[in-house]
Amino acid sequence: MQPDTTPAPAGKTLPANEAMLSVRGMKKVYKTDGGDIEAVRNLTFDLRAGELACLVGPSGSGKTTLLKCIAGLMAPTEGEVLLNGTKVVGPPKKMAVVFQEYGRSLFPWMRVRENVELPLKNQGVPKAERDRLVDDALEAVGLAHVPQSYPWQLSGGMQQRVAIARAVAYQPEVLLMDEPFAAVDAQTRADLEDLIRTVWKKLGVTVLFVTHDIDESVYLGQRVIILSSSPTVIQEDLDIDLPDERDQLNTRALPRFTELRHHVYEQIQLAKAGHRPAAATQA
Ligand SMILES: Nc1ncnc2c1ncn2[C@@H]1O[C@H](COP(=O)(O)OP(=O)(O)OP(=O)(O)O)[C@@H](O)[C@H]1O
Repeated sequence: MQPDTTPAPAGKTLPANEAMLSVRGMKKVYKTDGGDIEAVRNLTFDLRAGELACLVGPSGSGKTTLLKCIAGLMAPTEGEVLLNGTKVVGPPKKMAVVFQEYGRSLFPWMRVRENVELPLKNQGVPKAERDRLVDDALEAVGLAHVPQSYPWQLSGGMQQRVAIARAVAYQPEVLLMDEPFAAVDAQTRADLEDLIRTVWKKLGVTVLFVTHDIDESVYLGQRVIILSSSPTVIQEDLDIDLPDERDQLNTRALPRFTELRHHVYEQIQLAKAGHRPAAATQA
């Protein structure tokens, strides 16, 4: 039999020396008592240093699975993740993750300041530098006035700001965010979206942001990577050609914003209906 030469459906790739983060041929199969579950079939894409990309896909399409493999919290079954050309085999030092469940990611017995400081302490960063990084991070997320509070004394949106401050203070090269705003109200969510764009610009960090929310993906991203339904491949890797300066009122009112959200919405609906890109149907 002839080998299958059909090109795998793939996201955008870069020459090796230009990629900050590379996902190559990633497949993940979970072994369960009920049999194998092929969560992710074949994912390939690169992120350039300083890029902000959003990842959307139907529920169960493997977004969290992908993020956990990128973060080195889980090994892919096939394929690999490279950070600056080095294979990820465990949680890399220069990567930070912000999860949806801020309530579980912050230590309730530690004050805001101590929560933000903890990863730096664990890394052995000297006290004076720790203090400076924590002050800067709390300032950047608008929490400089509550360093001595406990997380449970703060609103949900503020708690998520603490989690973001902790990631920021850590000075990661890559920031992974898994549905970070899913549990906050709409107004807070809009504020946090703007916060992420501000922090991203200020730090020049590479961001991969997973969200269910199509509008959010278009508003935030320079690029939106759309996943198919499971077993997952990349359905489309879309450039978001909106002006770099974004604000909640004007950007969302642009005709181009409406076109892009319409397009992503259509693709997600297709994915939910089981449509797969042509190359993937033969995979
Ligand atoms: N630990 C696990 N063991 C077995 N199957 C798993 C495990 N984690 C995830 N899965 C399965 O893998 C598939 C992808 O799950 P995953 O949570 O990565 O998707 P998702 O896109 O993040 O979902 P959602 O949008 O609903 O959060 C699903 O079919 C899920 O049931």
